[in-house]
Formats: sequence, structure tokens, C-alpha cells
Amino acid sequence: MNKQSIFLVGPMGAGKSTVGRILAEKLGYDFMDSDHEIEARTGVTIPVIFDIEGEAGFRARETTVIDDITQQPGLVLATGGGAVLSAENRRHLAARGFVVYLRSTLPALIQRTKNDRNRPLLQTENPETVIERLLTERGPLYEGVADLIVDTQQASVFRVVRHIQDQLVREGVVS
Ligand SMILES: Nc1ncnc2c1ncn2[C@@H]1O[C@H](COP(=O)(O)OP(=O)(O)OP(=O)(O)O)[C@@H](O)[C@H]1O
Ligand SMILES: O=C(O)C1=C[C@@H](O)[C@@H](O)[C@H](O)C1
Ligand SMILES: [Mg+2]
Repeated sequence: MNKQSIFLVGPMGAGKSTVGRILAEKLGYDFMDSDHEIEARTGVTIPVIFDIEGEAGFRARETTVIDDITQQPGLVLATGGGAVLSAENRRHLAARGFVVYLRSTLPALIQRTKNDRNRPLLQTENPETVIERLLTERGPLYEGVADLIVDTQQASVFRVVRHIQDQLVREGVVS
């Protein structure tokens, strides 16, 4: 039987990449990260793609990568924070796997992203305001696509992983 893939969605700093890698290890699944896959295919970093092709160019690459990856069974996929903006991505995520929304509060997201220069959308005078706006705009999109919502602001990475594992067993997604 094909193992159903697990897709992690949520805002920048929610922990999709960090949690996803450990969750995959625990489940014995492959791990993929759409941001890393885009960088591997292009050979440049996300900030460079934004510089050269703009956000629209990055989003087009993201949609191709998500279409490819979501067709593979038995993996954990950490998506980029803006992957849910595309209706096509949302359709593929919802139809092809079990979607987990890693939710967090604004202060936690600010704290977790403040020292990282690899997120082009946050390289502004006021990243806090940007995170708040993105959360307002995208929160309903994450919720709409999710099969499971997990609050992460007060839990360690390992507790989040454990909680997801327990819920996946409860839902019959993994045994
Ligand atoms: N539950 C948690 N508690 C404390 N720190 C966390 C937690 N989850 C993630 N972090 C930390 O927050 C930072 C951002 O995490 P990560 O890169 O996994 O986020 P992301 O959701 O993949 O973001 P992006 O959408 O930008 O790829 C990392 O330094 C990570 O160690
Ligand atoms: O939230 C976003 O729009 C983004 C999140 C990151 O994962 C990257 O995909 C990129 O920096 C854009
Ligand atoms: Mg990530």
C-alpha cells in the first residue's frame, strides 16, 4: 500500500522545515522542502530568485515544484510560507496528502524569524508589520487547506513532532 504523504503548511517561522525533517525521520518517510528543492533546481538561493525574477517568478517555480513533489507517496513535505497563495497549490495539497497547519502567534513568529536574512519578504524596516499582514491574509488559506491544525508557539520542536505523530495515528494516516 502507498503511504499517504504529509504536507506541512504555515507562515514563515512556524517550524515547517525544522519539524518536517524530524517528523520524516520518526516516520521513516522521505523529507522534502519545497524551498530547498527550488534552490537545488535553480542553483541559486531564494533571495537571488526574488532579485532576478521577482516574487511572481518565484511563485511560478514554487507551483511547478509543489505539483511534482505532491505526486510522490510516503514523504513529509515542508512547503514555503506562501505556497497556499496559489489555488492550484491548495488543490494539489488538499487532494494528494494529509495537510498539517503549523499555527503560531505573531510574537513567536517574529522571534523565530528575526535573525534570518534568507526570507526576502522580511528584509524591510518593519518585518513585524509584514508578518502580521501576511498572517491576516493567509491565515484563512492555511485553515482552509488543513486536515489538522497544531499550535506551536508554546511547544518545543520535539513536542510538536510528537503531537503530530499521535494525531496521525489517531486519524489512521500512519500506523
Ligand atoms: N516549536 C518551536 N519552538 C522553538 N523554536 C522553533 C520551533 N519551531 C521552529 N523553531 C525555530 O524557528 C526558526 C524557523 O523555523 P523553520 O525554518 O523551520 O520555519 P519554516 O516554517 O520552515 O519557515 P519558512 O516558511 O520561512 O521556510 C528555526 O530557528 C527553528 O529552529
Ligand atoms: O511566506 C512566504 O511568502 C515565503 C516563505 C518562505 O518559506 C519562502 O518560500 C519565501 O521566502 C517566501
Ligand atoms: Mg522552511
